[in-house]
Amino acid sequence: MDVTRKMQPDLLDALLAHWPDNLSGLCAFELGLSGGLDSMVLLSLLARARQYQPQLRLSAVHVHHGLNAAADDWVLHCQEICRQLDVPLRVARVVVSRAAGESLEAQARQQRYAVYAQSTAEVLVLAHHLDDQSETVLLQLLRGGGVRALSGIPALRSLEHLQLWRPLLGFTRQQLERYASEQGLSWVEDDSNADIAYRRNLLRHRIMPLLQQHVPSYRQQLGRTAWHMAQASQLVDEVAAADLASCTTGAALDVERVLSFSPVRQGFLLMAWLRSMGQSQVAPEQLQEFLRQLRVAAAASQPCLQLPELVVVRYRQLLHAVPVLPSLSACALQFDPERPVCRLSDWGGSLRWVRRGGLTLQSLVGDLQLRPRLGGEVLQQAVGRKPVKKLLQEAGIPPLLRRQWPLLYAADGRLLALPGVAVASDCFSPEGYWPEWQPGLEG
Ligand SMILES: Nc1ncnc2c1ncn2[C@@H]1O[C@H](COP(=O)(O)OP(=O)(O)OP(=O)(O)O)[C@@H](O)[C@H]1O
Repeated sequence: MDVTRKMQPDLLDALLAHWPDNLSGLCAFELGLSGGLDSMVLLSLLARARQYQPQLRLSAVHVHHGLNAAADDWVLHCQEICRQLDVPLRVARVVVSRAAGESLEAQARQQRYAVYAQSTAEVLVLAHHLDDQSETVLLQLLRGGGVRALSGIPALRSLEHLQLWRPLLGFTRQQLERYASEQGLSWVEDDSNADIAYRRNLLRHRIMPLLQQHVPSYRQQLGRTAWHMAQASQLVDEVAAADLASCTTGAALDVERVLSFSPVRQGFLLMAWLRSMGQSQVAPEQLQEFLRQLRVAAAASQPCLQLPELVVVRYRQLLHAVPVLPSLSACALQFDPERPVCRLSDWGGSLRWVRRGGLTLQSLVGDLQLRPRLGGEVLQQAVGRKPVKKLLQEAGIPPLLRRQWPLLYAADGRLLALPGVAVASDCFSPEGYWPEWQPGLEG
């Protein structure tokens, strides 16, 4: 008698029993269907789950990458099975081209997630399982990953407007195979999964079988490690977010406050700040060296952390993130009190209108312009006309940022304001609108 077969938990029962509370009330589910074993099993399970969850509206999406000679057959297979199960299927064709420094696999993955993000469903479901999880943890270990990377694949996370759910993470590939054979499912095989030039395939075909022989429960153990790391990672994130909030002044960080924390917390809070601006690829050594310089350098010196998209500099008692901008050109804008925030990516920042004393409505009529500094500009102040350069200096704007600070011009060409710093005194009203300039990249 095959005992293991008897011990196999019913996958459908388990799926229904572990339906996340966070998804209650959500009805529209779209499954990422590759046509392979894993997602075919999940398609079958979710299609059957409709019987017990009548509110469930299930659809599927197949991304045709055009990379495999059999890709058209995979589409046909997905279409046929979805037709049989009465599951609407959308097929999205993408063009994967090798971008500099990126593998075809990474490109395909990026394109796939872009297609997922266009889903009109509420929940996007993917069929990663415990073998994927244990491979991911091992791969990250071999890359020297930190707690976040070693957390592996999350069962639930958000992706734009969607919830991304992976309900099979607790099941091994073998369990899925057994279910597929019990249910008489058919699926396609991707022959690129056999290519051991990819490190994941090398682990899967050469290393994992050895582990299986000597530590048969390695999947569960690595899955536990992922869980422990996810806990630690969440704790780190919570502490870093609180530390960061206590150091933030406007768009900058108070250096003294940052340095009041232990070096470990300094590193995590700085990473949290950079991540909030979309900069997650920072070498730990580079970050540590920057922090060391901050700690030892005299207050007047200006240590800086140079990243591809931004530079972090200390100026006086603040840390500023200065976006690296190729070149600046004038940009037209309209004042609209209904849309008080205007994101200007070319300028590396956002313009925000705050009604707290500022420019009169008359001065804001018509096409306004943001222009880069050319040098020699002056702005009317109560004490007379003041050089823009001096106003920026007095406001404590670091030299690097001064060069790319926007100037706001009226429709008639008059200089109206240095957003966030000063407005023309002859256009000022206590009921007027203050233009706030928030430099920095968006996360
Ligand atoms: N071509 C595809 N179209 C739609 N969904 C897909 C496609 N390929 C993979 N998926 C979905 O993603 C899951 C994981 O697939 P796979 O393991 O090949 O991706 P991965 O690249 O390793 O994972 P990740 O998406 O996390 O990078 C599949 O089980 C399936 O749900």
